[in-house]
Amino acid sequence: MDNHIKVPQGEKITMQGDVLNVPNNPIVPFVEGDGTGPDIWKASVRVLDAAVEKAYGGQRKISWMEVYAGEKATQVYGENEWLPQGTLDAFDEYLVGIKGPLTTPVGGGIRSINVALRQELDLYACVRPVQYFPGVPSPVKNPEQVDMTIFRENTEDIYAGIEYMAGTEGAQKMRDFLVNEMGVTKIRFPDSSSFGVKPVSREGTERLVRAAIQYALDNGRKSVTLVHKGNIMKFTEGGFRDWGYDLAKREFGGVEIDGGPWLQLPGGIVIKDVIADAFLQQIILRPAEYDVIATLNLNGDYISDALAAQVGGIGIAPGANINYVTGHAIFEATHGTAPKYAGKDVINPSSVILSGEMLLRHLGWTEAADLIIASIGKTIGQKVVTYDFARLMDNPTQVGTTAFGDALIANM
Ligand SMILES: NC(=O)C1=CN([C@@H]2O[C@H](COP(=O)(O)OP(=O)(O)OC[C@H]3O[C@@H](n4cnc5c(N)ncnc54)[C@H](OP(=O)(O)O)[C@@H]3O)[C@@H](O)[C@H]2O)C=CC1
Ligand SMILES: O=C(O)CCC(=O)C(=O)O
Ligand SMILES: [Mg+2]
Repeated sequence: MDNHIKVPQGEKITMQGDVLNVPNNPIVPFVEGDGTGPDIWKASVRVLDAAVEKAYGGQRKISWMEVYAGEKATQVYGENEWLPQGTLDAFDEYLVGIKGPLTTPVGGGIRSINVALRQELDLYACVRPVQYFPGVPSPVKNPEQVDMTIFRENTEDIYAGIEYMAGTEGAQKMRDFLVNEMGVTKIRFPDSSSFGVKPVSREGTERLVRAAIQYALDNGRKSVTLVHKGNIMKFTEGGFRDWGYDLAKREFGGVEIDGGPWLQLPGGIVIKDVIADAFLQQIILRPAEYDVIATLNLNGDYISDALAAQVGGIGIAPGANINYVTGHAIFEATHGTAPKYAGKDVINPSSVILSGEMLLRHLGWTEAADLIIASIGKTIGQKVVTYDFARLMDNPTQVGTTAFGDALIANM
């Protein structure tokens, strides 16, 4: 940590064995985020604090500690300081944190700070529950049938960032290695190709699939579906499928149904798999058949936004990045910075509020978390919504970010 970070009164959350030890006034680091991040955080923190106050009457309170990443870090720490070591140290030391979205340029420029945080802290499971709140406008006929939790592998795949731009020395070396040493003949335009590497490991797959199955067991879910493109990428995405099934047999007692490959665990949970493109049409046509989803990093990114759209969009799509072994967790919305709405106090804060709800539940503060869920349901039921829902509803009361937060607090 460093002297840019002001540590508030409070205590650290710690991990004892595999159990989180949560004091009544835990210090929780937060990153406000770029673009609409500050608008959203301002509303969200009030809602989270109000829920805790209402649930525990002052016995419990989060001590929020601001840490910096993205554009604000460059203002506080200086040019090119996008992800200061002090921020990484704070998330490491205080275990559980929350962040707003951070900008990543397309093409050149810095690599994703969001991805870097996940990799640096080894937050291997990106957990994104997708649930429907009655009254939310949806493009599908039966959005209430969508009730899935995505477990997206968060540290491997093409997100490792190993890629070489066409024409550079790196790309030429890759080309020469592949053509001359590996005997590859199928690169269509070798001299003008960029190259990327997609590492997918058995260990990385196993810890992600283990977390997904454990979640299914702990939450009384019906199935875990491994989503992959293993027909084409046989050893990476196909490996993910095979290693996932192996783990389900070895560690969870899965037995083959009708000769496999689908498995049934003692207690009834079904482990199945589906190829990613087919999955993307089936979640629209037959969403009720899918429950917990375990998938690779890039598939999980696409699936997160696609599934969010079915229940109202990424304005209401929370998430968490978790390492279940060390206890480290950073909660964050599925959406990005939505920069065109920055500073306008119009954006929907629900994704970050529901990410905070997940954080509270993770701490074991279920009463406060339940208040938030009930209040979002009630407020949407009253048709008090931000622009993203209002434009698809009949006779809504459209409110801004701050006023939506006020309505949530009033409805607790
Ligand atoms: N984890 C992270 O921090 C992430 C960061 N990013 C980064 O964010 C930046 C912008 O990315 P972009 O592709 O535009 O994606 P965004 O998710 O930022 O926004 C795309 C569109 O989604 C809708 N949307 C997003 N957030 C909300 C919200 N809270 N309430 C209502 N609607 C919302 C808006 O739709 P409409 O225009 O219809 O109103 C918006 O224009 C990029 O730099 C990207 O790298 C992206 C994803 C995740
Ligand atoms: O880091 C980014 O800019 C994008 C991340 C993203 O899309 C996601 O986490 O879903
Ligand atoms: Mg994404």
